[in-house]
Amino acid sequence: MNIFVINSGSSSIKYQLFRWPAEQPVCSGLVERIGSDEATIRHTVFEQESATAEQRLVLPLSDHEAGLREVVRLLTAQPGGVIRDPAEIAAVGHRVVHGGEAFAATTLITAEVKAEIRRLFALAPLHNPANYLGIEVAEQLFAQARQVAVFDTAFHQTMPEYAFRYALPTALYEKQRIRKYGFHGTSHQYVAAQAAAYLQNPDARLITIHLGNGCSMAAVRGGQSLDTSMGFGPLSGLVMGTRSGDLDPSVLLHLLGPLGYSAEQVSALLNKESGMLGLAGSNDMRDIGQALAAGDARAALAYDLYAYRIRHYIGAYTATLNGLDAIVFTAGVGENDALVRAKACARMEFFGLQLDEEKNQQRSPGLRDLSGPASRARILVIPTNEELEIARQSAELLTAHA
Ligand SMILES: Nc1ncnc2c1ncn2[C@@H]1O[C@H](COP(=O)(O)OP(=O)(O)O)[C@@H](O)[C@H]1O
Ligand SMILES: CC(=O)OP(=O)(O)O
Ligand SMILES: [Mg+2]
Repeated sequence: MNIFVINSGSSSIKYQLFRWPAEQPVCSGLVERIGSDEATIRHTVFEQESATAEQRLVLPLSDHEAGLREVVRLLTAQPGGVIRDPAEIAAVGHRVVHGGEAFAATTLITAEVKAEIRRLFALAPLHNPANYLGIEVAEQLFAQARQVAVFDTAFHQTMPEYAFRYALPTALYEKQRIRKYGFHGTSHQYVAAQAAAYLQNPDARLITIHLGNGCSMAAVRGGQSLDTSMGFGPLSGLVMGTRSGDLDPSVLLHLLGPLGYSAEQVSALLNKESGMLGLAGSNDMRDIGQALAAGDARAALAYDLYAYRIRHYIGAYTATLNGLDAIVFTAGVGENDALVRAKACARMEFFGLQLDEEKNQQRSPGLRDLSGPASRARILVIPTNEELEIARQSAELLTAHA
């Protein structure tokens, strides 16, 4: 059977097609700059897991529907297509960022599920509307397929109440559901399972560190999330590409009051203009690495601040876990940026971490163990694969409902 995975974002769509049960990736792609006359599609077809053919298209795409229609055209093109008919797709797995408290697990998409995802727009205004749009379009384009939602928040529903509640009046939780939810759950779950298997310890005490555009950390034990650094929305915790991470709420009050910012301006500031972009002028870690190498003081501060925040949460979550068996770096920055890893692990002997700098500099695919001889806890790099995890959870659900 074929499982198609869609990660529909505000201006981009990532997708991947798998053959099941072989878990074989058939093709993947990225549609960017949706809404512009010069949108791009990068479509890669795999043969035996090594990329064989990559196509790049530049074309006008007015909206997500136009983008996904073009993707279906690429999937079914003759010759060169990977399927003949959209009806060959048995299931479409959707990344949905916010599942609130309603969804602690992967779910078949029904009218009620869609209504709940719509209700959650207010809690994840940047993500859920785009995810929803992807579902609506996929329902039309893959009408025969089962549509499945895999929620970023679901994995973190195991957090204890003292970890997920804010010290606000109880009514704000009970009536408005204001609490910590946590995100990137699919990625934390995927790499935590790989780490536990590597350590041959299902009960391993793990800190998973997802450093992509959005960044978050989780404390995981026995495959369950005990705490995570993102909160009510995907803004708190670590410094990110364009998001500030932890911030004293008084700053917001000062912006909204004496400085005269509107709510929209504050939202744009925190979501799009802060983080590494605000500190050092770029949200791409590769640019900041180059600036640092050229002696840029802003880039140096940005790197230190980014790493310091990671160290802060390693300390916090070692306390949460009452010990530490491994930390796991993952996602674009975590998998590729040796300097971030080195700074995050420096002077952490107290926590049992000692990085082997030579191993840290080496590049190879798959799981890497960067621990030095004196490290009591393992330091791992594990490439994340949210799409594969979404496909797995979709397949499991379909089997259960067969
Ligand atoms: N070789 C590299 N060195 C440092 N950073 C990298 C490298 N490759 C990618 N990145 C960073 O990874 C980030 C994107 O990570 P990714 O996990 O793809 O994010 P997302 O899924 O949120 O779009 C970007 O900030 C990019 O700079
Ligand atoms: C929830 C979140 O922050 O997702 P992303 O990193 O894809 O923006
Ligand atoms: Mg990501």
